Amino acid sequence: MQPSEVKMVQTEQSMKKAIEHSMKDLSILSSRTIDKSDDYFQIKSNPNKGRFAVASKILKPGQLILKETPVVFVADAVEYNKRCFSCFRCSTEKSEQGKISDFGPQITVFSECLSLSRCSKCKLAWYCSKDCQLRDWAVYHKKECVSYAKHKESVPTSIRLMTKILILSQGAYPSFMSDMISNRQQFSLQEVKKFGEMSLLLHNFIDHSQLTAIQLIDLWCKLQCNGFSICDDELSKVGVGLYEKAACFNHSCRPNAYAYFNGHNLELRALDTIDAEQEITITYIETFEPQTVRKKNLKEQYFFDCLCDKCCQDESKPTTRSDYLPCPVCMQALFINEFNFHAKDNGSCTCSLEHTFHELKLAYKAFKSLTVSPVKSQTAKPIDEQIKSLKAIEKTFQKHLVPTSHYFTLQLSHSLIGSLSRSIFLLLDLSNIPEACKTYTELTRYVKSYIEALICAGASKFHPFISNTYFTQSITCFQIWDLLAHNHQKGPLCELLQDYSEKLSIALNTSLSNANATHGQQSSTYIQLSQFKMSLTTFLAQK
Ligand SMILES: C[S@@+](CC[C@H](N)C(=O)[O-])C[C@H]1O[C@@H](n2cnc3c(N)ncnc32)[C@H](O)[C@@H]1O
Repeated sequence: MQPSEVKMVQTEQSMKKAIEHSMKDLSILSSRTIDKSDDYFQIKSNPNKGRFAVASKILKPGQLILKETPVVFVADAVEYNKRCFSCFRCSTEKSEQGKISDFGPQITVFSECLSLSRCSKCKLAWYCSKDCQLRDWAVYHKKECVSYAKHKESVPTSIRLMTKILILSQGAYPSFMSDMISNRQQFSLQEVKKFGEMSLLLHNFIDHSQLTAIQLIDLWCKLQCNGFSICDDELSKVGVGLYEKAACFNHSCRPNAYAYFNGHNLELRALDTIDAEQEITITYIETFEPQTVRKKNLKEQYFFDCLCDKCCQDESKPTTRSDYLPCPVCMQALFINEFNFHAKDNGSCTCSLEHTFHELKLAYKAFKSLTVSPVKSQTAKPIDEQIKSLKAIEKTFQKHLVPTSHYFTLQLSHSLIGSLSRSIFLLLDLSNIPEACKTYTELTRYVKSYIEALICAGASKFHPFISNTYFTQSITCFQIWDLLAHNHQKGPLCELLQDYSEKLSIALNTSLSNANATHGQQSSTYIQLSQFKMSLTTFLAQK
């Protein structure tokens, strides 16, 4: 359904309400939703690592330590028309209708998806309700709408975030950022220059004449070191936010707490038993990466050398083979993954594979640009053209896929399975049964190796403590299984799924108990896993 546009014309009464909201927002800033925090941790500081959080008492795994609403947040540009600018709810989110509790964990039943309406003036801000729109207008949007209308999607996320910060602080230095670490001296001259340019650009959005150039640079530095990427349930980045309390938690590559997002709210839970006075740590980066990569990432963005247990241990250990993608020709380890895929240095092996990697990159890009929906085609292209391009991409992938548990390869396999399934549906639409059967055989082959690789990669023991990557892999694995189980009730693929469902059942039980600790039973992640479990139980019972 095409969302309708909403005019900014308001009645006197609604305007009054909005202004009341606005005043309330500004005055209660220091008492936003920061639940329970002081009960569970205290902020201390030392010269080596600045402020840090320590447990006020013994914390058990799964304990909710902090629940915080961001002081400011913005959605990423690709999310503009998917999320409410005011409350951050997503258009695919469904409203809760009721709960069935006869199957172990509670299952939530949802009704219709949220429909968003956009600001008729800038056509960039979207809202889930009139209330949200009025509220946002009163606090922020009336001060940014004109510049949004002028610059459209080209406004960088950081400029939009800084605009909101300065709107909130009424142009003065924001008090909620005064205690945040800036690491100003560590930024290179080039980066400082870039911040200067951003300040110039910012001027098109908000008057920052009350601040000196140095104060502005200090704020940009603070944003880089303290801002959080807001992620959705599948850990894809959907926005950025600034959280006053969460910004006090330091990093460890073996953290004892886990931060995740419920909409734009940050929630932090204990992963382990944390003793009173022990530091509470979270991870800033992907812990699945080898130590060299972790070290580099932490130094470049956060300017410190990590001295956590894992880093001290890793230093003396060779990096495990699963961190590497073997070269498809000489089978030598080659470091390549999605995170440094665009970097020039993709590792090295004895045979020169530049050409292969070039092809692989192209194929990967092509896959990314396709909305791989195995059930229905969403593109307007004629079916046979879609099949042709899918086949071309599949061919490139099949040539290069090596069975390994590496994240990157798993991603490719995942895409390949999506693409093969989609081809099957398209071929069936064309009544090309022989070709559909051939593709089906291919699909079976890849599903087998994919599920095996996933199980070996850690689907059975996923835990954000180990890695966010394993976490997403596991969810993806269950999603694929679920999708295939629904669409292949008979035939060889069904038998294959049956073979694996027992292994998956073990993996799911582990995942559920882990998600119980990391996210809690009310989280959508836990609910999604419970739904998979129900699906798997039903599937096994029917066979
Ligand atoms: C989000 S802030 C965390 C709180 C910060 N310590 C403070 O004083 O406000 C991130 C910054 O804290 C410091 N930091 C975080 N983890 C650290 C660690 N394990 N060792 C040393 N410094 C750390 C780095 O300067 C990093 O850029």
